[in-house]
Amino acid sequence: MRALRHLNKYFLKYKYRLIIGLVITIIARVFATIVPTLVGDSVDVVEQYINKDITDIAEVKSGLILNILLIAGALLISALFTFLMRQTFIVVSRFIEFDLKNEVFQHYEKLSLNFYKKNRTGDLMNRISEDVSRVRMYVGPAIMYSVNTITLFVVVIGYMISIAPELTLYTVTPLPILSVSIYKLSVAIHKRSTIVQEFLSKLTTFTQESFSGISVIKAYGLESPTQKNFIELSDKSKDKNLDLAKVQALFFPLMVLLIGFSNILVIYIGGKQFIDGTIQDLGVIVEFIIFVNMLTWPVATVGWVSSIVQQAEASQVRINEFLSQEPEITNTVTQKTPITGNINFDNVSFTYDDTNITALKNISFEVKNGETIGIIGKTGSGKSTILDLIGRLYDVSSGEIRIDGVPLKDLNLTNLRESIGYVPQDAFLFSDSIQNNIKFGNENATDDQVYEAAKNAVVHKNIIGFSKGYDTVLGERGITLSGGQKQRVSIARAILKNPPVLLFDDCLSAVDTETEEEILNNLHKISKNKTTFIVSHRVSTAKNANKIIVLEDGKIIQQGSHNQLISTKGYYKDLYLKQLSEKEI
Ligand SMILES: Nc1ncnc2c1ncn2[C@@H]1O[C@H](COP(=O)(O)OP(=O)(O)OP(=O)(O)O)[C@@H](O)[C@H]1O
Repeated sequence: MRALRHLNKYFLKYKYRLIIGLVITIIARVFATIVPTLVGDSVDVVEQYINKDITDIAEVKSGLILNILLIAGALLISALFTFLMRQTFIVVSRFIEFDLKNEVFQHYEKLSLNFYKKNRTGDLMNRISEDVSRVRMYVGPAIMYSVNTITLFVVVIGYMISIAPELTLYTVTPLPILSVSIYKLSVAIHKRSTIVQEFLSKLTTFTQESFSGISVIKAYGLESPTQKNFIELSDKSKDKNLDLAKVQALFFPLMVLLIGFSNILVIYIGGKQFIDGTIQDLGVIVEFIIFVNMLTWPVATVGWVSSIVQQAEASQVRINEFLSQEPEITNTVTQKTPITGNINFDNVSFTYDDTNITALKNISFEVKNGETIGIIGKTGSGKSTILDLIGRLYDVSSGEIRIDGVPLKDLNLTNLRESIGYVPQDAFLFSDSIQNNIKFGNENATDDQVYEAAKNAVVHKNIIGFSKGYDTVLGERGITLSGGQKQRVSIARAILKNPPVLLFDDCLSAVDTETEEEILNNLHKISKNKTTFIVSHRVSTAKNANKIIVLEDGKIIQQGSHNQLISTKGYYKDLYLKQLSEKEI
């Protein structure tokens, strides 16, 4: 139960609702327990008439009618309060579920990229959905049924003992057996349903991948083998479902059997006690039969609740495991630190924790505000890593990066990231309209500003060519943009943000050279007072930069302007000549 202590803060937050729930439950149960007593009374009245203790039939009738009215009233009140009981406890559990999901999501967002590399997306999603749902079962139904059971036990057993102590003992003896059996059954059901869930998610992943990669499947004519794999997987899934159905099918028969056994005990022992005179009224036996049936479900829930608590505990352990992880990159500066954009790399080296690859080795360079720097180099030479370090997606292993003379760690992290417009290598667009995708970095932008940014990214004409224009929805629900269109929408997003620092990570690779030229000219105009980084494999993209650095294996092997570099022997000149001849061909 230690892990579940994490939820105490939420119980405290909703304490008033929970206390009200408690009172409501007690009222609901007290009214429910009046009913058997009234039924017992009614039987006694009839018994007295049969035994000629009462001779006036009108008296019997009025007694019975009064009892019927009281029973109806008690049932109505009990039903109303049972409804309110669910409304309080279950509603609180939904609130806590909502709060916990938010807490986990917010924490995920704070965690560094390394965390996302170490953990699978499926696992992250499971903890925020499945695990939180299991925890909700503890804060909602488990607590509600426990309060219900305890109240009912105290009221009912107390009353039963007061009228027939020996009969009570015999009646309740089978109940713990019911409780333990239901517990064992719940554990077995849980085990099997976990396996069913696993197979279900395997099946979902397989189906999702097959549909995402349907063009590859069709192109390679792999429909039949894919179908065979699907049938195998769904066959296994069906077997696991049947296993589960078998144990689930035992639940109600087991309950009915044990209730039946308790009823027989009441009739047998109660009957004997009535014959030998220990019990005076037949009504007591009737009352006890109703009480036993009333107690059955709460007793069964003891077993069920224990297994819910166990599952919630296991889930909360998994949730706490992530919640206890500290973000590697944190904001330690509270005051605002606006940025102009003079960036200085001073002997920076960086090694990725997970792969142990040293991506950057003793990198030093400087870019002033208003300047553009081009970064050229072979694949894997460390170009993207430089951009990631500027946005503090990772912290340097040694050396220092300074912006406006201030070390990155001494800058307010929010201000730093607000000051950067980043266009990644693989443009990522959300399943939303093109308009909203562009506005992602600047939600308050006007339509005209959005169009202006799209024009500068040379994608406006493409967008208005779609029948729904800027309202065109992208992704699974909508159209798929070409690689070059995606890159340009992503560039428009960064331009609209209008930050002092722009980072373009090889984001013109899917754009033809003419359009590239046009975009670069536009960028040149809008980045007059910005610091711009342009990473590329193409000389044409970087050639107009004020300064170009050439990376190889994490080291700067050349730097200078385009003109300086093409007049010096080396990688850049070779690349330039090669790409020039390709263009001529
Ligand atoms: N997230 C990461 N985790 C671990 N290693 C990484 C990660 N990203 C890059 N690397 C490694 O660091 C090195 C530099 O990668 P980087 O992405 O900076 O190169 P690049 O020059 O941008 O390459 P490309 O032109 O192909 O994009 C590579 O060897 C790469 O395998």
